[in-house]
Amino acid sequence: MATNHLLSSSFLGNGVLIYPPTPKTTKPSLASPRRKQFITQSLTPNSQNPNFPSKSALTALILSSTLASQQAFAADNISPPPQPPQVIEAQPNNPGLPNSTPFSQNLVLNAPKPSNSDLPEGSQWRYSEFLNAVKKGKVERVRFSKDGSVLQLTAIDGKRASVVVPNDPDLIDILAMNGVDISVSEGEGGNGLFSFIGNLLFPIIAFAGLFFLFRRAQGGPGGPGGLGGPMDFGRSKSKFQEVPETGVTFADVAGADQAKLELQEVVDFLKNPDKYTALGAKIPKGCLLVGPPGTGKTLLARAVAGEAGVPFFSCAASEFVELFVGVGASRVRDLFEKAKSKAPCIVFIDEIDAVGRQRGAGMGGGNDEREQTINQLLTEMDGFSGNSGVIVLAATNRPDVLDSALLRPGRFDRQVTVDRPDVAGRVKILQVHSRGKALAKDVDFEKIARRTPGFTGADLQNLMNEAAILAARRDLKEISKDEISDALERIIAGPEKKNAVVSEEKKRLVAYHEAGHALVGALMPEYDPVAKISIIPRGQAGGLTFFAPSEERLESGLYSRSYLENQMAVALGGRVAEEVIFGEDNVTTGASNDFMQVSRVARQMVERFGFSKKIGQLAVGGAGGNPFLGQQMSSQKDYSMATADVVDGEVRELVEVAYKRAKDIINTHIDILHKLAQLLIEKETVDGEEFMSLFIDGKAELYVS
Ligand SMILES: Nc1ncnc2c1ncn2[C@@H]1O[C@H](COP(=O)(O)OP(=O)(O)OP(=O)(O)O)[C@@H](O)[C@H]1O
Ligand SMILES: [Zn+2]
Repeated sequence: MATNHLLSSSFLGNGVLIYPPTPKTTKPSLASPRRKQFITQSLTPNSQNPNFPSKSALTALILSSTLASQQAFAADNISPPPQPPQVIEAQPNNPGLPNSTPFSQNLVLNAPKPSNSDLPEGSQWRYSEFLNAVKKGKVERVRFSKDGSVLQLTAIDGKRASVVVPNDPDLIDILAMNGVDISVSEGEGGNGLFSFIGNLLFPIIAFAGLFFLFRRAQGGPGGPGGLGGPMDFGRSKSKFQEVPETGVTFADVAGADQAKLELQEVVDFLKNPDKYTALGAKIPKGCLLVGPPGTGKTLLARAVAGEAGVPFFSCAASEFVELFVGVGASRVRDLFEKAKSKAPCIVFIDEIDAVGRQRGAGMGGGNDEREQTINQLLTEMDGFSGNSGVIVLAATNRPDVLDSALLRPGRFDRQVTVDRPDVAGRVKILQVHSRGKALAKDVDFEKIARRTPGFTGADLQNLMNEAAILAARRDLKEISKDEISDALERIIAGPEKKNAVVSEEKKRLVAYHEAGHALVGALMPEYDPVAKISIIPRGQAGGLTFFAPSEERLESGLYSRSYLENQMAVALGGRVAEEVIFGEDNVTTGASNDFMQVSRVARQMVERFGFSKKIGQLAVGGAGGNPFLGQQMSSQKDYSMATADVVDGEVRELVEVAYKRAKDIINTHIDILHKLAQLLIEKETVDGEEFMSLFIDGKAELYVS
């Protein structure tokens, strides 16, 4: 009976919790990616491989991305969460498309935008063609090579090309006149470049400056944000946007209640500055919005302006910094000049870390241009008298790298954290982004929210959009739960390869393998519920089993010893099922990735989490580095050979115990394994509920709640 094992494991697990290493500066919740659907998957092997077992020559089964476990241990990993794929691929089995043209839709979707026919063809333009295009206003940006001999251009239709540049003293002039954005390829030295551009440029900067003043004095449309003619420097040089009324309110920002509460104060001040100044209260000047990309920082800033009914000036800090020393500072000056004339108002600076990094930290003594820009920003903020009515909101996801001068009182002395939404927040965001979309009655936001831990507002918006696209492709009038579900899986695991040819034999193998993972998972106490099992190949995987980790587990980031033991057994379930059904001689190499996961977990338990009695509460070996970023576990061992032997022994033991538990469960509930595998072969996907109903029909006891 499996019961003994199950009981003993939860006994062992009592009170044992893992504390992930605390990240030095950033909050773990901000730093660690939370896209933690736990997926087990099977890999399609290279069938050319002669070493492949012939019996099941087409199959390799791999549990390749136990993301949940990876993240659990990798709280100090600050790499950004994977971006949901943006590319829309053809669904080859779109009922609306004839089978014979499976790729036609792909071609249409990926076809380049219609190009500007009067631009030269090809990726190499002649200099004269290039000048022509510039003069017609068709070139948006150019980037010079370091020595200035070649440039890469981006045309307004997004087309790119390169141009060999002769020694033309008028070039920069012409570019500047036509509002082309100029930059220079990054690289160390840059001396050659600098003298090149420097020589050409100095007179022009002076000219541009004068020109500006002239336009200002005339009150012409060339001012920042205005739309001028081809001679309009303001438009290209002062890269900020001015929106008189954003029309966004806090109601448009779903969730983020704490952030809204804190920002309400800013709104109040903008509405009634006198109330505050009469009491001698210090008015906030700057407020930093801190949070991962896509969590709605920009949206919140717009909402503050909208709520207060004041104009909104915005720019990305990276746009301040250009090639020429002094340009950034003058852009900052421009921005604030304009803002002050429209006060009260909000100035929003996105990605402030682009200019606001600790100064003097760059190579070769820092970056003059950035320093000047940031100094100018500080000067502007210091220069506000208490009630000038300009409030600066800045966004960053790296508060830790910011120059401390920015954070001093009277500058960005307030921080508002904008974190990834929790379940309730996600439900609200889904509601916001389904406005104006036709939804079927079966769509349950609560359920979707449960399946999307770690998703930001932007991710959820993308999800709803992908679902709408799927519904359109399927010629539906409404988006149903199936489209949302498919869009979600597509975002997490890549698109399904529904038309991949899979032999019956392979299908059977994958079905039993995945059923093994699912069955062991379902019968482990305290393990995540199975959300879905699929044997449709997807990405690299031949099949997938999705588990839905609980919100609490994701929030706390704490994993108990028994959870990890269960996880190892679940990962081994695939191979065990193969073994039990097809015999030990016929198991495939497909579980190799499952094994990698298992050994990682086991090794971590022994080396880092103090879960081994023989090693004790020590961290041994490989303490540094992140084993989940592709590096091998513990590159440097800082312990003796004797300890290494003990570690290896302990690791092996953990794995053996997990293997036995998996085998016990599968042997005891083999009837369910058969049923599930049968169902998978028939339907290819089985959802959690349907899977659970197998238990009710059968005699198996269910140990999960
Ligand atoms: N809480 C939310 N409610 C509704 N929509 C949201 C929310 N958070 C994000 N979004 C959606 O995601 C989109 C992107 O958000 P936004 O640009 O404000 O994020 P951000 O935090 O500023 O990201 P970045 O740092 O990448 O600029 C918004 O246009 C909005 O539609
Ligand atoms: Zn597997």
